[in-house]
Amino acid sequence: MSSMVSYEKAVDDMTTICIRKMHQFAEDGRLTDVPHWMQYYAFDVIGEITFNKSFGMMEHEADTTGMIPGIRKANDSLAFLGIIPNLLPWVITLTTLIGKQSGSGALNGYALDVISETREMNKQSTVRDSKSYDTFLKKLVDMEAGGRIKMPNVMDACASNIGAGSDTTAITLSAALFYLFTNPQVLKTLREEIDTMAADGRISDPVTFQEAQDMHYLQATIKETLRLHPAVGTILPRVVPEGGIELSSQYFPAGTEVGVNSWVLHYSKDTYGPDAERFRPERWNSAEKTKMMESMMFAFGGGSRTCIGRNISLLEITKVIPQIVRKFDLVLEHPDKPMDTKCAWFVYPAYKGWFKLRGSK
Ligand code: HEM
Repeated sequence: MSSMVSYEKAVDDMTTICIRKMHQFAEDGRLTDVPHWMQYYAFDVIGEITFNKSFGMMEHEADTTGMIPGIRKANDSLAFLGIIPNLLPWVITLTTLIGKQSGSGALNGYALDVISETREMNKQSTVRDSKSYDTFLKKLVDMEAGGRIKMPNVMDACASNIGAGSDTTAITLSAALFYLFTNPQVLKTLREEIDTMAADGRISDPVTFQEAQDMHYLQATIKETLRLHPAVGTILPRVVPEGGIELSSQYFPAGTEVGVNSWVLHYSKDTYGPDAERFRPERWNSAEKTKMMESMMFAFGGGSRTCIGRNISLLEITKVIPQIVRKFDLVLEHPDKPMDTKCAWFVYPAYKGWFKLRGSK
C-alpha cells in the first residue's frame, strides 16, 4: 500500500480541480451528468498516475482524447463476444478488412504517442519526474531499457491501466454519490463523522489516505457501494484445471468454463441479510458478520487474476468522496426515480443533478 500512497499527490491535484469545477457548476446552477463528470475525474487521475499527464478532461469539461466512447464500445461488444470467444478472431479480421477502427483505437493511439515520447526522453535521460512519485510509464520504460520487458508489454500495461481503471472507478464514485444523496440518514451520519473529526483536528482538507483509515463510517459506505453496485456486471470465468472440480455438489470436468457474477453474490440474503437490496452501511458494523460478508465480496474479483488496481481505486474513492460530501449537496433531476443503469460488461449508472454549496438554498 505504501507505493500507492506515493500517488496521493496526483489524486490531490486532480481532486482540487474537480472541487473547483464543481463550485463553478454550483454557482452557474448547471444540471450535471454526474456519472460523466466522475468519468472525467477518474480518467484524469489515471492519466496523471500512468503518464504523469492528466487528459485535461475536467479542465475542458470534455473527453479531450475521444477515448471514452471507444472504450465503452469495445467493452460493450466484448461483453457479447465474450459469450462466444471463438468468434473474436473472425470479427477482428473482418473489421480490419473493411477498415473499421476498433473501439480502443483512440486509447491505443494516445498511449503509443506518449510512450514513444517518453522512450525518446528516457534515452536522453531527460525524464525527471516533477512529481514525488515515478509514473507507471517511467517504471515501465526503465524496465524495457533494462531488457526485462518489451515494447508490447509497455503498451499493454498502459492501455490496461486506462481501460480497466477509469470507468470502473467512475462507476463506483457515481454509484456512491447516488446512494449517499438518496439516503439522507446515511449522508447525515457520514457528515457527522467528517465534521466531528475535522473539528477535533483528526482529518485534513483534503483528507489524507492515512486519516481516512480511521473514518469507519466512510469505509463502511465505500464497502456498501461496492457491494450494491459492483462495476463489473458479467461473470468472471475460470477454466476448470486437470482432474475436474466439484462445486456445490456438482462435478465439472477439466476444461469447463465456470464463473460467478458479483451481482448475484452481493445480493444474497443468506450472506447479507433480508435487506440485502438496501443501501445500509451499518451492516458492516457487526464485527462478527463482517468477516463472512467480506469473504463474499467480489467487486474486484478474486484469486490469481484479482484486480491489480484495487488500491489505486480505493485511494481515489476514499479521498474524493469526503471532499464532495463536506462541501456540496446534490439535488437529483428525478429524486423519486431509482438509479437508471446501462449494462453490458460494466454497469454504468445514468442520472443527472444539480450540485449546490452545502446548506445553500
Ligand atoms: C472500483 C474500481 C475497480 C473495480 C470495481 C475493478 C474490478 C476488476 C475486476 C472485477 C477484475 C477481474 C478480476 C478477476 O477476474 O478476478 C479486474 C481486473 C483488473 N483490473 Fe480492476 N477494477 C477497478 C479499478 C482498477 C484500476 C484503478 C486499475 C488500474 C490502475 C485496474 C486494473 C485492472 C487490471 C490490469 C486487471 C486485470 C488483472 C489480470 O487479469 O491479472 N482496475 N478489475
